[in-house]
Amino acid sequence: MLQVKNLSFSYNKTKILNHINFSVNLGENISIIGESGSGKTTLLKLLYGEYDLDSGSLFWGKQQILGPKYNLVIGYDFIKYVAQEFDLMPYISVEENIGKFLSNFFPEEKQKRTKELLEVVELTKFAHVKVKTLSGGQKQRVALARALAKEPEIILLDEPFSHIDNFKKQSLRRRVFNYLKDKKITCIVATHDKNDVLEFANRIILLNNAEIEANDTPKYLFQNPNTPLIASFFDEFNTINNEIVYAHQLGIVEKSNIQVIVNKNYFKGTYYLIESYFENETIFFEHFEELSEGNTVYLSINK
Ligand SMILES: Nc1ncnc2c1ncn2[C@@H]1O[C@H](COP(=O)(O)OP(=O)(O)OP(=O)(O)O)[C@@H](O)[C@H]1O
Repeated sequence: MLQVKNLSFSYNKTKILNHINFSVNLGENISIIGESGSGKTTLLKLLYGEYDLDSGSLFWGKQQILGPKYNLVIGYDFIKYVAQEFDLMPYISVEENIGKFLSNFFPEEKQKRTKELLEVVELTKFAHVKVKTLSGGQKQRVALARALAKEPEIILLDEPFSHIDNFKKQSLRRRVFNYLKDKKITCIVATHDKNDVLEFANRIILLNNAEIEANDTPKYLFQNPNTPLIASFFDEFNTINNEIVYAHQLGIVEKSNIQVIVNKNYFKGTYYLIESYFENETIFFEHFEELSEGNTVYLSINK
């Protein structure tokens, strides 16, 4: 189990994380979310042992995770960190980058493992290509495979699919997260993308103002968005009479006390997102077809 106890950290004098407490069970997938600058990357780096804490402690089981003040070499064998900058070796091939930290004493084992990882990140075709010629998304996949090569106990992923195109993202995400789950590798993911979270995370930790604003399952937080920040992570939402209402929770009815004027239609594939005016506010709702601008319609809340 990973235990984060009363962790506080500042860069210079600016407090980034203040009295953070949470724990992660073996094999769990945890999403760290929060606005840009809320401290997600900093938290991952602290978990990796890259910086010294101002106060508090970090434990993986009985092993304390300590920063550079206590360790000559940063990091531990059981934990891998895939940063937003990938830090690969550009002049050797994809296969060589992945196999770099695998023992040459067992060449067959090494070859098998490299092949398996190339499949996980869908890069088999690129095995012999030099990394410097790869695109950003391909490099990101090499970095992922390399971090998994020696099968860590915990993997820390910073925006792991941010450079991957939409054509590949879904299948790659499924492959990687299912692989981690099968191998019972504990996984902590800093992300802005709800698709990394909804289907895969056991829990979400939301950082705001240096503290944890929420720590619960994706399903619970999606269904009970107590703050605008939580709601905005999942979907388009409105605040109606101090209540958070997702756009998909509003439907057109014959008559109600929510009378709106249609302003704009946004095509979303399976539905239209309609922007409308309600008194002095903007209200978004979903509808199966386009509505004429300037029309008056009535909405009801279906929760
Ligand atoms: N090395 C550093 N020295 C000083 N301040 C830093 C350093 N790294 C980050 N910060 C600051 O700490 C805060 C948190 O940064 P961090 O990168 O952890 O946020 P984040 O939530 O990961 O953001 P993003 O979603 O944009 O990646 C930011 O205000 C940032 O400017």
